[in-house]
Amino acid sequence: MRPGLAIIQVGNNPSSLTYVRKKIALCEENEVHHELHHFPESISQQEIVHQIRTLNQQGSIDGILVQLPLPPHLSRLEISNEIKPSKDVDCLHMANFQNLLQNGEDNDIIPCTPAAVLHILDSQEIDVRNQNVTVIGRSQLVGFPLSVLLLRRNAKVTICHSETTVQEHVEKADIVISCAGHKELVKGEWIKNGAKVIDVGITRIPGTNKIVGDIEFHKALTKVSFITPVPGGVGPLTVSMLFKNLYRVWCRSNGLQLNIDEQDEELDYAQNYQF
Ligand SMILES: Nc1nc(=O)c2c([nH]1)NC[C@@H]1CN(c3ccc(C(=O)N[C@@H](CCC(=O)O)C(=O)O)cc3)C=[N+]21
Repeated sequence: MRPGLAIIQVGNNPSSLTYVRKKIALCEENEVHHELHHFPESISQQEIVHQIRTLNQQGSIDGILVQLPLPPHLSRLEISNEIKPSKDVDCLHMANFQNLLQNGEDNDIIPCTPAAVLHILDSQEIDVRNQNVTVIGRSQLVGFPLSVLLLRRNAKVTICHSETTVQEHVEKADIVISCAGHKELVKGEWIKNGAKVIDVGITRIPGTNKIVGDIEFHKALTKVSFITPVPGGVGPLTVSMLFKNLYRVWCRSNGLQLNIDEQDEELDYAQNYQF
């Protein structure tokens, strides 16, 4: 039995179209069974819930992903909590999220973007212990869970958001992780010499195919000892992590022992990333 992924997409948000296309391309490359349920913006809450309940019951589907953001008339919270927790590859269901807070990295599922950031820290052998780590953004999918996971690694975490100043917290940071999605929010000159920077933000330049990060990349380059670019940094790795999560839930639902080596292999062939 192949792993199966269902993607639910609502409306035609241009970024979502790109990301969903990438996920489907990877499913095809890796012979993962996939279904895209693409609904018009006007779909009702009830219809989405009905679709999720059908997928919850479907044996060929191991993972269910609701592409965010959803249009404002839909309740993300209610929709997330309809996903059967064992099929929730994004860790959106409240029960999974609670477990994540309790279990940290030992949890069954770590949301894809925080997992991508931790993977970068590990692969670069960046130890966050007792380091000043400034996280910009507190979203449920990225900034908030990431901050908790870093705290559990004994970092000194500062979380910035729309109501805080950013500059002073960047200036004192040994590690900056920006997940705001605001073009060049972080000025290169704010960054401490030798700091390490992970840029999670993605902003599309209107009328072009270009995307940029939260960090003033070229100015930051003169200061940092490590930085991830946009494009070609955290983004592609996020998609790899989705496949890692899918592999985990598939193993679990088939009663297979999770083999970490195999899992890493899975990750490598899912996506090769380079900085
Ligand atoms: N339920 C849910 N789960 C998600 O994991 C999720 C989501 N909703 N909503 C949106 C964010 C964003 N996200 C990205 C996926 C791929 C790239 C990616 O491949 N980026 C490429 C280029 C993309 C491009 O060219 O536009 C890069 O940065 O090099 C980026 C970002 C997943 N997200």
